[in-house]
Amino acid sequence: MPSSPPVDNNGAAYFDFRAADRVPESHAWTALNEEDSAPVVAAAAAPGDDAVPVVDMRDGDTSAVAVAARAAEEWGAFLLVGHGVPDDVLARAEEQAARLFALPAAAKARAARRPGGSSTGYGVPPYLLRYPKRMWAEGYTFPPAAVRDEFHRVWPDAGDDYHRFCAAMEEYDAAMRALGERLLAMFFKALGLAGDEVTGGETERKIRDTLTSTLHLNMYPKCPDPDRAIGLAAHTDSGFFTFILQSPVPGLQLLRRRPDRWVTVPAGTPRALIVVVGDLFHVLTNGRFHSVLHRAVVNWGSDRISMPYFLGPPADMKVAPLMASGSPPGSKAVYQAVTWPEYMVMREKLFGTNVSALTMIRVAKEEDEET
Ligand SMILES: C=C1C[C@]23C[C@@]1(O)CC[C@H]2[C@@]12CCC[C@@](C)(C(=O)O1)[C@H]2[C@@H]3C(=O)O
Ligand SMILES: O=C(O)CCC(=O)C(=O)O
Ligand SMILES: [Fe+2]
Repeated sequence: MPSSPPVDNNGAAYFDFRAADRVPESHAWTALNEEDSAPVVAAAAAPGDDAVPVVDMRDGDTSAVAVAARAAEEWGAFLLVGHGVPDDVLARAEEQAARLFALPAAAKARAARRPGGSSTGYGVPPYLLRYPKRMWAEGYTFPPAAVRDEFHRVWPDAGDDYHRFCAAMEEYDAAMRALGERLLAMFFKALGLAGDEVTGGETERKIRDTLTSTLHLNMYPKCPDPDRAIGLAAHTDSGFFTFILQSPVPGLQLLRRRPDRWVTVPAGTPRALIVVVGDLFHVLTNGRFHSVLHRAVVNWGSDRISMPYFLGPPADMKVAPLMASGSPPGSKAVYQAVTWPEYMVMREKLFGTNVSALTMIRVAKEEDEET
């Protein structure tokens, strides 16, 4: 692995992507990209097996639940359509994210992450600083409930731009949270844990009522040499699940195993959201749902914006496998209980390696493991 030092220590330094006519050494992933020999399967040419599953929430409960469960088991991700989130809510959120990234560097820098690995603000998320190279992306992380406080830093005058931005993020938040609760109910149904069954019903309610959300806005500027750069390196999301609103420019890729290959998620389905299963849902389902490695590539001709909305447990909730009523008799919990912050600490140590942090909390073998 190349060992160039990180560009900065807290992610606050501003790199002017617009002015870059080449990819500097600090952002050059050439050697790392070469280590990853998995081919890329183009979305348009994807044959049956490599077509990203589509879940249509209008398809009646039973059918949508079954398709979502199979996709979460086999892919750890799917495209979600028929979700009922109004087009204009998604369009306003995207438009406002684009406006944020188009602001002058000084305005964005006012909202920089605070030194010491602050989890909110403008700049590189602290875990990504573990990689030896920087990514071709700008990012902004914030809990949506705090949008008005956070963005005062960007717009200290609290004028119309500030209000328009906050209102758009608040309506995106409300819609995504409501959708998250509906999807959680579908997942619980699929796991045989929903409804009137006493313990399952209570667990579902507790998880639903305490879901915490984080918004991370990504902007991947067009890149003079896309093969030498990466927008977001391969990772799994750590929480329960993530909704990603992506612009019509493709870039998100999912790793499919045996043989390894990167499948590009099509970006052409208007208003489709991508659902990505995270590590803590992998734990909760005892490995039945699969947290998927994914990454974002960049391209030469267009900027790309994505707006992942992360849902997970509150910081003090221990997440442990829920043994479904339908689990085979004698099945054992494969993972030990862990809180989200505990898991993040373990995972940080492994970031940038090919080892999943799930191995650190695994206490037994998963059913489909080969050895
Ligand atoms: C809720 C969160 C998920 C995230 C860590 C965070 O606290 C906020 C940023 C998220 C993000 C976005 C880019 C990729 C990622 C792995 C990262 O380093 O920061 C994810 C984190 C995650 O899913 O663990
Ligand atoms: O940009 C994308 O499509 C993916 C973003 C993502 O995976 C993340 O922010 O965790
Ligand atoms: Fe992700």
